[in-house]
Amino acid sequence: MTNTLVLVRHGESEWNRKNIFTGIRNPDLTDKGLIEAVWAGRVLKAEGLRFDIAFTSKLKRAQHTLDIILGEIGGELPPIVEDAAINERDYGELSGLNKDQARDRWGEEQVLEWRRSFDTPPPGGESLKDTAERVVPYYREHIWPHVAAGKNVLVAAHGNSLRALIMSLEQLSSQEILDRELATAAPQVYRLDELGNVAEYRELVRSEGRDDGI
Ligand SMILES: O=C(O)[C@@H](CO)OP(=O)(O)O
Repeated sequence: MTNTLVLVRHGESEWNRKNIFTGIRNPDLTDKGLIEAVWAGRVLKAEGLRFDIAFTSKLKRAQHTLDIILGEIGGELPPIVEDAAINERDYGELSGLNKDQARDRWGEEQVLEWRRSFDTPPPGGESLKDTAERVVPYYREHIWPHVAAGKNVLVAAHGNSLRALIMSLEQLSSQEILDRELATAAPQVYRLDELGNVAEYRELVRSEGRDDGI
C-alpha cells in the first residue's frame, strides 16, 4: 500500500515580492500569491486528490494558501492543524532586511551561506539543521501517523521548513539539499510506503501562459 502526502509552499508573499528576508515575520499573500494558491487547488483537484487532514504553520501566508487550496478542491473541509513547529526558518537579524541590501552589507558569499548552508545560522536565527530539528520530530509524531493510517495528508508550509522535511523524506545529504529550491505553491506529491520511504514523487509545476483554467 502507498499513501499520499502532499507538501506545498505558500504562494508569493508580500515580502517575497519585495525581496525581503521573511522567516517568522508574518506578511500575507500578494495577488499573484492568491492566484498561485488557486492554481495549486485546481491542479490537485484535477489529480483527483482529496485530503483527510491538513497541517499548516502559525503564519498567515501558509494558512491562507491552505484555505484557498481546500476551497478550490471543494467538498467537506478536513480538520486543519496549525503548529509553529512547521513555521518558516527563523532568519534572526536578517528578518525584514532586503536581500540585495544584505548582500551589499555582508557580501554575496556570506549571505548565500546563511541562506543555503546546512548548519550556519544567520545572526540570532536558525540554520536549516536547527529547523530540521523541530520539523522532522513533529512530522514523525504528528503527521506521519495519519499517512501511515492510509489518509491523504496535505501540508502547507514554507520554503525552508519544507526543505528540512524533504531532506529527511528523500534521505538527502546536507550537500544535496543545498540546491533544492521549492517554487511557490507547486505541490510536491509523495507516495510513501509503509515504512515512510518515498515510493513515488512528482512536483506539479505551473507552466506560464496556460489557458485551460488550471
Ligand atoms: O525569506 C525567507 O524566509 C525565505 C523564503 O522565502 O528566504 P530564502 O529564499 O532566503 O530561504
